[in-house]
Amino acid sequence: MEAKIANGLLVSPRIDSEKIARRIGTGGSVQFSRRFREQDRLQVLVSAQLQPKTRNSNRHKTVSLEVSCSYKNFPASLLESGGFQAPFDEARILKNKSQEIRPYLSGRCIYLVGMMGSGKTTVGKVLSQVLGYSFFDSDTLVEQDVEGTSVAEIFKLYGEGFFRDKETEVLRKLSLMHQLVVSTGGGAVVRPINWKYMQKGISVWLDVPLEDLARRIAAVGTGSRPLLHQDSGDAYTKTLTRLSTLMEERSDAYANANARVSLEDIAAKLGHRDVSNLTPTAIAIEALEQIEGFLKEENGDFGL
Ligand SMILES: Nc1ncnc2c1ncn2[C@@H]1O[C@H](COP(=O)(O)OP(=O)(O)O)[C@@H](O)[C@H]1O
Ligand SMILES: O=C(O)C1=C[C@@H](OP(=O)(O)O)[C@@H](O)[C@H](O)C1
Repeated sequence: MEAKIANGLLVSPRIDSEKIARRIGTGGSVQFSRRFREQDRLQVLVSAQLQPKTRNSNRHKTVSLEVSCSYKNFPASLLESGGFQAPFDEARILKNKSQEIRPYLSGRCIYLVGMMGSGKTTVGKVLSQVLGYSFFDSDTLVEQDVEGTSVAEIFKLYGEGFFRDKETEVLRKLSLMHQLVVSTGGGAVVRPINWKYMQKGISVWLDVPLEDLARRIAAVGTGSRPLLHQDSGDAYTKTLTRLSTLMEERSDAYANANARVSLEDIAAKLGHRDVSNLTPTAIAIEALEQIEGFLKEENGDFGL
């Protein structure tokens, strides 16, 4: 049996129906709880209803089970997040963490770098909101600078070099400002001049497994991402192949960032089987923690 609870976390309680039967006979119900890794946080209650034996069921008893889950006393029904809403506790942790480190940022901008689809825009908006910073997407600024022409059209009409020049110019202008969270284009890291501008702030690499990137991008289509676009074939496989090549070319450049947020590490910390159910809020919390680590290294432990 598999129960889906709070934000996609999966648990698989194994239930010994014989033991249940011995305790409650042929009818009635029993409740028991299993506590998982985070003992005081996650509780799964399983109620079993035994159906009376019928002539055809002399070898197997039918047990109907109801599973209810709670997380820190919040029932799963409240926690089911739907979309990207953060569970209550995540939102609180994010707020506390942002208040803790905000004074030490001294208004420096945060630059999110990472492959296409790594969540720079999604997580960037969460970070900007909680820090009270303004959010900018460098692709959008380039588009505005070319009279609202989309990135895909800019590549088609003027070529990648033209786009990269515009991207550098946008990053130069942003580097003169403060209190911004900037979602950079996935390829911004390849030009050393762009690092000169980003080094005015703090850079954070969102490191997402390529399979997950390919899944996300294939789900929304490659139309807006000219370096991945293909007219035919299996979108997931083609995207994954292309992303793998780009990652080989860029991984050293991403590693220049001041902080790295690994979705695999977050999933391991939270006890998730994979990264696909991590909320942007959970990722934003990890980003702030990694930024905190960077600030501590930079300035010596500042007493947090
Ligand atoms: N944590 C996440 N889990 C699942 N999907 C996500 C997550 N973060 C972003 N996405 C989805 O992935 C796609 C790319 O996200 P986006 O923030 O635009 O990435 P980027 O700005 O790095 O290209 C979007 O469809 C977005 O909804
Ligand atoms: O990786 C890249 O070279 C690119 C990433 C895109 O931005 P996102 O990372 O926001 O998709 C956009 O700048 C352009 O399509 C090129």
